[in-house]
Amino acid sequence: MAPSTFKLNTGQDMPAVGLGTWQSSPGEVAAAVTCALKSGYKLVDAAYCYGNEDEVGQGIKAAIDAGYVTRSDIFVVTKLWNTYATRAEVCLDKSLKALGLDYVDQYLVHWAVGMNPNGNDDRFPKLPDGSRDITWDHDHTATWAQMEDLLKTGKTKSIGVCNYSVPYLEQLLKKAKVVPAVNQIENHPSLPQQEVVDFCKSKGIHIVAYSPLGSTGGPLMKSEPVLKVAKRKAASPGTVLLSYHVARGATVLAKSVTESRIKANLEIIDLDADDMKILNDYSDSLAKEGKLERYVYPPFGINFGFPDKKEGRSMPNGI
Ligand SMILES: NC(=O)C1=CN([C@@H]2O[C@H](COP(=O)(O)OP(=O)(O)OC[C@H]3O[C@@H](n4cnc5c(N)ncnc54)[C@H](OP(=O)(O)O)[C@@H]3O)[C@@H](O)[C@H]2O)C=CC1
Ligand SMILES: O=C[C@H](O)[C@@H](O)[C@@H](O)[C@H](O)C(=O)O
Repeated sequence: MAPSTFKLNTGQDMPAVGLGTWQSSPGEVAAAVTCALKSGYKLVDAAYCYGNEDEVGQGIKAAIDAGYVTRSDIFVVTKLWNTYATRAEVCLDKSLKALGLDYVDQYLVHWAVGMNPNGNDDRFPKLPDGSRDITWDHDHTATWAQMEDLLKTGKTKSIGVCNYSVPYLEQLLKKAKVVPAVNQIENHPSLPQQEVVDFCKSKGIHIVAYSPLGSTGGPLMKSEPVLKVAKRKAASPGTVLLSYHVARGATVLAKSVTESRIKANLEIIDLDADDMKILNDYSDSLAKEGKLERYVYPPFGINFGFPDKKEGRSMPNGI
């Protein structure tokens, strides 16, 4: 049977499935979070940059007040945003205040980039030409040292990263005192990122897969091989796409603000070797044809070291 949790290098049990909250609108997200926790979700993924942590917190509070869950039952994740890359505790404090919590279960570096802390916007400062106001001499390993210090405050139970490629992870691990608990990355059959997945496994870093349905509108639910596996299993394409990660030993985050979908996304089935072969063959053919699909790649203009995205400016780290 598919596992419902995975053990992290911190000893924590991280749920196999979580609710995403990116692009979940104010007015919808609190109800979505409460519905998820009522339905059996134990993991909620938030971020400072999503601008909706206050409503996420209201949704959590409503679920606790209603007796659906207790605080210690659930695993709350949020993320350090780039404009706070040199002020990690300031950002965490803001998130905790918005969420109405005194600790999170996991705090992640959202992207390995710094953005101008004194620019023209708190989250997305821009230059006059419209490009992002990046701190080009930022050292992402210095941010990690700040993350390590946060563990001593008790405000987060574990720390990790998002969107880290193998070369970035290698740099971080050279200096790290604490190995990240997770690397949260875009992951699905159209972007298996096997090199990062394998590297993380070898270092004891758990993979958390985001945009499993292909992000906005869930385009991967129409993909031919996914439909084929869905038919074999008499399951929905969404269930196949989410179960793929659990079969790979990863946690998966799916976003929805629709009650029926929130509930449906909790269903994880066992995919067998033949099912996985159909999906893996598909990934291999996309890789061969240069047709891998990365749905989330914000316009930072930076080369983050992913083999499918070599364009962009190098940071001082030389990648
Ligand atoms: N660390 C990072 O940089 C990133 C982290 N993430 C995290 O991962 C989460 C998930 O990724 P995300 O990019 O949001 O995309 P998903 O792949 O989860 O897709 C979300 C989309 O699919 C729709 N949907 C969800 N479930 C179903 C279903 N069962 N049937 C049909 N449609 C469905 C949603 O619609 P609707 O809501 O209208 O129901 C929404 O349009 C994010 O919300 C965020 O928490 C995501 C991207 C980057
Ligand atoms: O977590 C989700 C994504 O990473 C999201 O935070 C970014 O894409 C952000 O909107 C941006 O434009 O940089």
